[in-house]
Amino acid sequence: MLSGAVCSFMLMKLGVNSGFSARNCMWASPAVFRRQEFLISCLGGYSDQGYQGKMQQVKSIGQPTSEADGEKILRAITPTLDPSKHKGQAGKIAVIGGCREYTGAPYFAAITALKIGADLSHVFCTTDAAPVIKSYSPEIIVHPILEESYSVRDEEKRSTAGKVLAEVDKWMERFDCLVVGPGLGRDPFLLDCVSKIMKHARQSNVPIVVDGDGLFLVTNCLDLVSGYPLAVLTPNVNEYKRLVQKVLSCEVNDEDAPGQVLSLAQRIGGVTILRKGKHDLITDGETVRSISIYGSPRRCGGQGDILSGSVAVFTSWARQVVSDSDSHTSISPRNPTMLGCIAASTLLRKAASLAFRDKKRSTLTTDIIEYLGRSLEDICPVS
Ligand SMILES: NC(=O)C1=CN([C@@H]2O[C@H](COP(=O)(O)OP(=O)(O)OC[C@H]3O[C@@H](n4cnc5c(N)ncnc54)[C@H](O)[C@@H]3O)[C@@H](O)[C@H]2O)[C@@H](O)CC1
Ligand SMILES: Nc1ncnc2c1ncn2[C@@H]1O[C@H](COP(=O)(O)OP(=O)(O)OP(=O)(O)O)[C@@H](O)[C@H]1O
Ligand SMILES: [Mg+2]
Repeated sequence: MLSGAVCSFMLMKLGVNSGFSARNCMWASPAVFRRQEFLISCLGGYSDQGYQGKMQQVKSIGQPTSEADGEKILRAITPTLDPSKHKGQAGKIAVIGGCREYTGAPYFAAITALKIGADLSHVFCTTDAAPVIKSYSPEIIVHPILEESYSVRDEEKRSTAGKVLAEVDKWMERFDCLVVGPGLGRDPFLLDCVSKIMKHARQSNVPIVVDGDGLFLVTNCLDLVSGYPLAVLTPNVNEYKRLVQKVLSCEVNDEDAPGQVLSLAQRIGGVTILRKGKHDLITDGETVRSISIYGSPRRCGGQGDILSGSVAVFTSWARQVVSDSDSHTSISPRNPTMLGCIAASTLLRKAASLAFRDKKRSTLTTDIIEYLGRSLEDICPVS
C-alpha cells in the first residue's frame, strides 16, 4: 500500500488538488491504483520517500530533457471498450477551423479524433468551407457558422458575431476539448469571433488546443491563453519562432531548446507547449519531456493537424483517468495536457513510420491517418 504522502504526490503530478489523503487512497479500487502507479511511473516514477524528498527529485529531473515513455502513457490513458458505456463517453471534440483556402486541415484534425476512438467530432467553419468538409466524410458534424470580412457588411458585423457566438455556445459545455486553428485563416473579423469563442471555452473550463492560425491569433493576443492551465499550444517551426520573438523578445535558441521552451511556457502562465520538430519537446512550465522515436522523413502538410486532433482526444482521456482515480477530490487538471501531448506525439510518429514503410515517397497525411488505429492497437490492444 502506498503512503498518504506518496499518494498526494502522485495526484499533484496528475494535477489533482492536494486535499487527497491516505484515507482517500484506501477508497480507490486496485484497478484504479494500478492505473495511478502506471501514470506516475510514466511521469518519472516514485518511491516511498515523502513529498519533500519527491519534490527535490522532480527538480533534479527538470534538468535537460528526459524522453517520455509515450507507449506506457498511451496504455494508461486509453479507455477500455465497455458495453456499459454510452455515446460520448470516449470524447466529444470540436475543431474551430476551415475557410475558403483551407478545408483539409480541419478535416484531418476532426477525422483523426474519430479514428483514434472519440465518439463525436464537430467542425465549426466558414459557410463556404462547410459543404466541402461535409463531402469528405459523413462522420463529421459540420457547422457552417463562421464568416470572413468579405461576406459581411460593416453594419452587420456586430449581429453576425453575436449569432456565431450563440451558435457555438449552444454546444460548448458538451465538448471535452476544442482545437482552435487548423485551416482557420487570418481574416480579422473571423479571428475576432474566434477570440470570443475561446473566452467562452475558458469560462466553461473546456481544454483548448491551439494550432495553425489559432497560434497566429494567440501570439498577437496572449491574454486568450495566458494563465489557463487547460491551454495547449502546438507550434511548428515558424509558429514557435513568432511566439519566442513576441513573448521572450529574442530569437530561437536551439542550443538550449528545452530551457527556452520551458521559459516560454512559464511566461505564458503555465500553458502546455508542444514544440514540433525533429524531436517534439513538451512542457507545462515545470518539466520538459521529449519524444524522439523515429517517425517519417516525409514532411507533407497536414501532419500537424493529425497531432492537434490527437492531443484533444488524449487530453480528454487523461482528464477522465485523473478524475476516475479519485472521485473524492476536486481536480485541477494541468498535467493531463502533458499526458495528452506525449500520447499524441508518440502515436503520430508510430503511424507515420508505418505509413512510410508502406508508401515511401508517396506517403500522404491521409495514409498516416489510416495507420492511427493499427498503431494504437499495437500499443494498447482492445482485449
Ligand atoms: N490541407 C490543408 O488544408 C492544410 C492546411 N494547413 C493550414 O495552413 C495554414 C497555414 O499553416 P502553415 O503551416 O503553412 O503556416 P506557417 O506560417 O507555419 O508556414 C508557412 C511557410 O513556412 C514554410 N516552412 C515550413 N517548415 C519550415 C522550416 N522548417 N523552416 C523554414 N520554413 C518552413 C512552409 O514552406 C510554408 O510555406 C494553417 O491554418 C494550417 O492549419 C496546414 O495544416 C497544412 C494542410
Ligand atoms: N524534422 C522532422 N523529423 C521528424 N519528425 C518531424 C520533423 N518535423 C516535424 N516532425 C513531426 O511531424 C509532426 C508535425 O509537425 P510539423 O512541423 O510538420 O507541423 P505543421 O507544420 O504544423 O504541420 P501542418 O502541415 O499540419 O500544419 C510533429 O509531431 C513532429 O513529430
Ligand atoms: Mg500546422
